[in-house]
Order: sequence, then C-alpha cells, then structure tokens
Amino acid sequence: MVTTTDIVVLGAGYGGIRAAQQLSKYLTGRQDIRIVLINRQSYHTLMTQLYEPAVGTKQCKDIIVPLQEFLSEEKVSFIEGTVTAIDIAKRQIFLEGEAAPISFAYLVVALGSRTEYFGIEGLQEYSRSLNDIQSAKGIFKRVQDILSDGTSTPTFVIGGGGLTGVEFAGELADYLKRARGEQGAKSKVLLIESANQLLPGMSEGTCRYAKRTLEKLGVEVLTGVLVKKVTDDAVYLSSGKIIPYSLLMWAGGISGNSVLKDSGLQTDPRGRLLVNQFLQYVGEPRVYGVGDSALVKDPATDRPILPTAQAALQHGAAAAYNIYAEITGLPKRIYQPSFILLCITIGKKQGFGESESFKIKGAPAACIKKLIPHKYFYTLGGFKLLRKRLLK
Ligand SMILES: Cc1cc2nc3c(=O)[nH]c(=O)nc-3n(C[C@H](O)[C@H](O)[C@H](O)COP(=O)(O)OP(=O)(O)OC[C@H]3O[C@@H](n4cnc5c(N)ncnc54)[C@H](O)[C@@H]3O)c2cc1C
Repeated sequence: MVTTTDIVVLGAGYGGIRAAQQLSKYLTGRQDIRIVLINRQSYHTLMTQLYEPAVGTKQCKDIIVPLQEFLSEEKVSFIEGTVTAIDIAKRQIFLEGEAAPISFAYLVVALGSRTEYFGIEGLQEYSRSLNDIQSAKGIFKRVQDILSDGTSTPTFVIGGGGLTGVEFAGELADYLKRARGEQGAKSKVLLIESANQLLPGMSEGTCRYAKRTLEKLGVEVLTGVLVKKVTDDAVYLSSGKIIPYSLLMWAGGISGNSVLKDSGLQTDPRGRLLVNQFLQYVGEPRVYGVGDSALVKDPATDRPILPTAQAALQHGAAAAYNIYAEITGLPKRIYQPSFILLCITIGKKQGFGESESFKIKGAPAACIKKLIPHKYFYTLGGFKLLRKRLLK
C-alpha cells in the first residue's frame, strides 16, 4: 500500500513530460495521489530541433514550449528547480538553494544527458556542445562573430557524426551556402567521426547517403579518426592531421546526468541508471529510469536502445503505466520498444528517415522532419497548443 502519495518526476524533457502526462491520465480522480514535476526551467525544449537556433535558421522561442501552455496545474504540480541529489534510502530529492528536501513515494528519473569528453586533453575547455537553449544561443553568437570578423577561411569543426553532429553540420553548411554569400563560400565545415561510418547504429545505406549529401553541401567528412587533443586554435587527430579551427562543436558522445553518479546510484560506466525490463531502478523498485539518463535495453536483443526522443517518450509512457499498475495492483508490463522512425535533415531540403520496416530519403524525408514538431505539439497539448504554435 502506498503511504506517501507523491509521484515525483525529475526532468521535463521528452521522457519526463510523457511520464507526467500519462500518470495524470491514469490517475484521474485520485485525489490522494499528487504528481510533481521538477525541472530546471519552466519550459520544455524540443532538443531534436536545437541545431536550428544554433545556426540561426529558427529562433529559440520556436523550439521551447512553456509548461503552463500544456500542463494543467490541477493534474501536475510543477516545481522549477535544479536537482542536486537523490537520496534513494530516504526517498528524498534535494534542490539547489532549498534546505527542505522533497519526498517521494515513486520516482521517475528523466534528467537527460550531459556531454561526454572521454578525458581528451583540451576538449571540454575549448569546444562547445549543443545540449540546451543556452548552448544553442552561444553557438549562434560565435558563428555570427566568426563570420563578421573578417577571418580569411572560417573553419567550423564538428566532432562526432551521430544525430547531433550530422544535423548541425548539414544545417550550418546549407546556411553558409544559401545565406552568407562570399564569406559562406570561403568557409569550411568539417565533420569528424571516430567510427568508420557516420550515424553509428543506423543502416549502411543511410549512412552512405548522409555522407554523400553532406559532401554535396560542401562538408568535408572524415571517418575512422579520433580527436586526440585540442588546443585553443587546433584539433589534433589520430591520423596526424592538425586542423586549425574557428569554432569546434563537440557532439561525440553523451553520458547520463551527473546527478545520478554523484548521488551514489548504480550506473553503467557511461553514468546511465541501471534499470530492469520494467524500467525499475535495480536498487529500488519504486524508482524508474527513462530516456537518456537510463540504460534501457531491448528485451529481444539485450542491446542498449539508441538514445532518441522517441525512445524517451516510449520509456516515459511505460514507466507511467507500471507505476499505475503497482498502485492499482495490476501486473506490470515489460518495456517493449515499438515503432521508431528516426528522421534527420541535412540542410533545409534533404534528409532521410529510417525505421525497422521502411526507409525514406531526399525532400520527402526533410518534409516529414518539418512536420514532426507539429505532430508533437498536438500530442503534447492537443489542437489548442498546435493552433497556438502555428499562429506564432
Ligand atoms: C541537436 C540534437 C539533435 C537530435 N536529433 C534527434 C532526432 O532527430 N531524433 C531523435 O529521436 N532524437 C534526437 N536527439 C536526441 C534526443 O533529443 C534525446 O534523446 C532526448 O532529448 C532525450 O530525452 P530525455 O527526456 O531523456 O532528456 P531531455 O529531453 O534532455 O530532458 C531532460 C530534462 O531534464 C532537465 N534537467 C537536467 N538536469 C536537471 C537537474 N539537475 N535539475 C532539474 N532539471 C534538470 C533538463 O532541463 C531537461 O528539461 C537529438 C539531440 C540533439 C542534442
């Protein structure tokens, strides 16, 4: 039987929002249960679109949604704050600047990821990463400064050829070509990936297509090389090549949120919460881990699931159901990943999408990717939110 009745969700990203919304649906009318959502900001960020404000092809306001626009206060109590520690034994959450902890009966950890620098000398100090609105604003400003300060060959180096690196490189190269005239033509964009192909985890055909499309936009793609060292003006590669840069954007890896490890929770070597097939934390069954901050495996293959927004949404829904099942005495369900269409743009007009059953590329894929945020707004806040966003 539940004695304390707060279900606390940490993080208002894809996983956390989905968990909070599903819980509020399942537990409609249960006055004895309170759902509390804690997030560092009072808005939800569409992380999958961050490359656009970073290049300046969209504004930050286009990819954030204030929580009050789609979360009903009666159903979900929101606390704006930064989580500093989780005490599993006492079932308490600590927030920055708040002396009194917040207690929970059930907890959903959906705190996303942080950039992983793999201990590479100079990398953290000199690179920029793209993981929130502030970092996107910082990259945008730096790109504009570089383009306006008369540098003879502005060189933009992107480390990491996963989703973030590929989309950012494509968007930047396309923007330089279309909008920056002579200065754009003189600029160089280099994408460096340590694996032998871009987009590890996706099919070979898709990876080859991504490389070709990037190259057509003028991006120099280097695969199978490691970043060994970074100084304030150059990147040193395992091939012996030294690349002077104007901006270095690092998208070479992510780890689970540092709060987890700092709180002494059991994580994998990449700092992701260890969870079982029901997404319950291995150290406490009333704690669930979802999204980028958890090591979620596909039960069919026992392999980790690619950290994506769609996966985080599915985890959030699965964790919500299992909490509801526990409270109401129903059997819990093993998390089963379902249909995931990964859609990626390369510049404004090209892209590709891939799911288990089909592939799509070119302009249709770019079109689908453009529609995804609208579909998502509808899922978040129904027609009312979609209309508001379209009229913005
Ligand atoms: C540029 C880019 C492009 C991408 N493209 C795609 C794509 O095309 N398709 C795709 O599926 N995925 C894509 N991804 C990956 C996808 O965005 C992530 O997998 C997804 O955001 C993970 O969701 P999440 O809920 O785990 O975490 P997040 O969405 O990162 O949410 C975590 C939340 O926790 C909050 N938080 C963090 N720490 C604290 C704290 N200490 N206290 C309080 N709050 C905190 C954050 O502010 C945030 O609101 C992309 C990512 C990037 C960066």
